[in-house]
Amino acid sequence: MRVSISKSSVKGEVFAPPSKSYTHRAITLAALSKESIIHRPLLSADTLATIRASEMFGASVERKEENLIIKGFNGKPNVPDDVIDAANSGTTLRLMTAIAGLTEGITVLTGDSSLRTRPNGPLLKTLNQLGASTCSTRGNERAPLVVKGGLEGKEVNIEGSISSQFISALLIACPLAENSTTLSIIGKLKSRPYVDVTIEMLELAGVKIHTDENNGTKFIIPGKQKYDLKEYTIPGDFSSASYLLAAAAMTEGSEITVKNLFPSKQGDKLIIETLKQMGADIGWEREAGIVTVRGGKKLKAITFDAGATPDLVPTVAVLAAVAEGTSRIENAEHVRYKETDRLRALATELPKLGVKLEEEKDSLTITGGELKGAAVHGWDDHRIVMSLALAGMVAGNTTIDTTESVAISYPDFFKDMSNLGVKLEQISEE
Ligand SMILES: O=C(O)C1=C[C@@H](OP(=O)(O)O)[C@@H](O)[C@H](O)C1
Ligand SMILES: C=C(OP(=O)(O)O)C(=O)O
Repeated sequence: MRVSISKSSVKGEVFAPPSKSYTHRAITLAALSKESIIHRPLLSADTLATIRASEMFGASVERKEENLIIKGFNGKPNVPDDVIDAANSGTTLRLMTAIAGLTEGITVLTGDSSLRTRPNGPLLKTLNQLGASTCSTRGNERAPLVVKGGLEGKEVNIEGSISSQFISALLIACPLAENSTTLSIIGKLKSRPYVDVTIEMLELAGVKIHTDENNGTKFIIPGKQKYDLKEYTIPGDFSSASYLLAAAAMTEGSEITVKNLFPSKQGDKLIIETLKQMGADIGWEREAGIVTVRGGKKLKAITFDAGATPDLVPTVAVLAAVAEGTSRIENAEHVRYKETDRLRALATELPKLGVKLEEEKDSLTITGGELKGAAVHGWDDHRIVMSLALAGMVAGNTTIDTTESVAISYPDFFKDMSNLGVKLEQISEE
């Protein structure tokens, strides 16, 4: 779907959508429990993939008003009677691959053409060392993946520099193994806050993980544990909110209030600090969960370390494109292993809008300036589409294709933007 965007500002109040990461984990942990209720989940294409996968392992998931009532398989996943399709969702694929290691049979997992390009090597290797038997049908560590159950606890290492989802997946599956597991991270762990979100949710589900005191890169996971999530309310999503906050900060005359943004383990709350550092007029009432932004301040360039917060990179790249001076987004190689190679996508699309940008293996250097309208490609990637929409609000006269991809994490994105006053129009189905 192609959308056109004219020069716009944003005004009004908006409720941040529920967190994708917390929703994936809540559904998965509920599926591993007996019976749970999840309040206000994110229902998006990615989290629906997690619901479907949980059902294939034997959970039943009922939607009731704004809740999910999940009857889980109590730690014993069935052998799925069909292939698990994780669609576009890396989180679903990685979490469910580890859970497949707990079945008494064979599971096949796949996904769409994007997901089938994403790496899984470290996860497959560690699952093999733990007693499961895994392979990629094409022998390239990409989905389709085949997993034969047999996970036992042991002392193992895992490479941490490609994706934290491998670690989250093992932290969720290993408590159900017969013996205890010691999981040590080798290499520099990227996206660490997502591991902290996993551990927080595990604790809420009554599962114990011991982390070494020094640098938190060794986990001792006792075996034979039980999951009991009971009840959980999903908090707001700072990654999704980043587009709303940035939209206001970048545009003169904007003034918005974003609700449902309470302090949380989500690393992407860093967007508030980042905007402050760039000179935006932004305030966070933590206890009320309210962030207010007033546009009109000239933004300043920034050096942004993307190590812990890869999903903010498209938002920060667009902020840098309108800021005064030259910004650098560093430590970002893992941003290439997402739905698309997002460094490549940004380095291809932003120059079409007049942005001066240099791409290196793990960084982008962006010099801010005037934006001009153009027809840009959304790469079928929700975060590329949403960040280009912000650039379009400044450039005007911009069209973006593959906008339907916002359904992955923020299905109401264009509706919310339109309600806030952004001038946009769907111009074609393609
Ligand atoms: O565990 C999670 O919920 C996520 C972890 C991050 O991925 P990586 O750990 O692969 O960087 C992030 O990019 C993704 O959107 C969600
Ligand atoms: C990378 C993302 O998600 P996932 O890894 O679950 O596909 C994302 O939402 O930007």
